[in-house]
Amino acid sequence: MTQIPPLPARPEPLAVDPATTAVIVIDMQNAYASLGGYVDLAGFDISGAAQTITRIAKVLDTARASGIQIVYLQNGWDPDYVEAGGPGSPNWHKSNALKAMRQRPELSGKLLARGTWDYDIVDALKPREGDIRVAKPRYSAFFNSQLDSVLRSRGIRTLVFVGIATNVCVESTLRDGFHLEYFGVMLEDATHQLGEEFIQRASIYNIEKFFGWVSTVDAFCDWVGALDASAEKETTNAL
Ligand SMILES: C/C(=C/NC(N)=O)C(=O)O
Repeated sequence: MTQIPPLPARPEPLAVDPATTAVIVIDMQNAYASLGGYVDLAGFDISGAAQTITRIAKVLDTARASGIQIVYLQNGWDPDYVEAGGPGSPNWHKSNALKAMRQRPELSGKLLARGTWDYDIVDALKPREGDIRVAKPRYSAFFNSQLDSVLRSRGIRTLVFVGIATNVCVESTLRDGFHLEYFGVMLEDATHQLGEEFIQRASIYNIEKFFGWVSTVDAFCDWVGALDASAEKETTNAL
């Protein structure tokens, strides 16, 4: 029987079974990762997004090749923004997308609405057959979404996080996952923050210290590669 080596991570290596693991891709939509998308229009620096996309592509290629489930989250609302909530919702007050549309009426209907370019996943990371897509209407992917049921029904216990933004939807979802008894691992170089660089370090500190584990793209891909190699060796020996 193949012994599964632990995934290299901080603060310590983590026992992970690839059969009960999913890669969780948070909001890799034009809104968050493309020039002309919502966060760019709202004045955030998204120059780091291109590198994040490349690294996520490597993680997804590796995961798909070895049969690890991929779950894409997509943030946004219906075209009439009913799901975004009205003035009675903190989301109406805090969402920079909703604020930008109120301040600049020419953007109205264009940001984070299903069916728009802004809502779409970036071209370089389009979901493939076998990947699962889940819509989310708030920062945490566990709120008012199908995520928990999609994961539980497949026996998923470990969530490997990539995506944007580290300090908003990635961290919110990893924290809620912790409270729902999921083991959360964030690949630090396949995520990107909204705000200054110290924000990324703050999230990494929080996750490493309190809510989960932190690893890297290379460590994850090498770990998957080693698993595949040892499974292959075992099959050859059994012949
Ligand atoms: C600020 C923001 C972050 N979203 C995310 N995907 O982290 C938003 O959706 O407004």
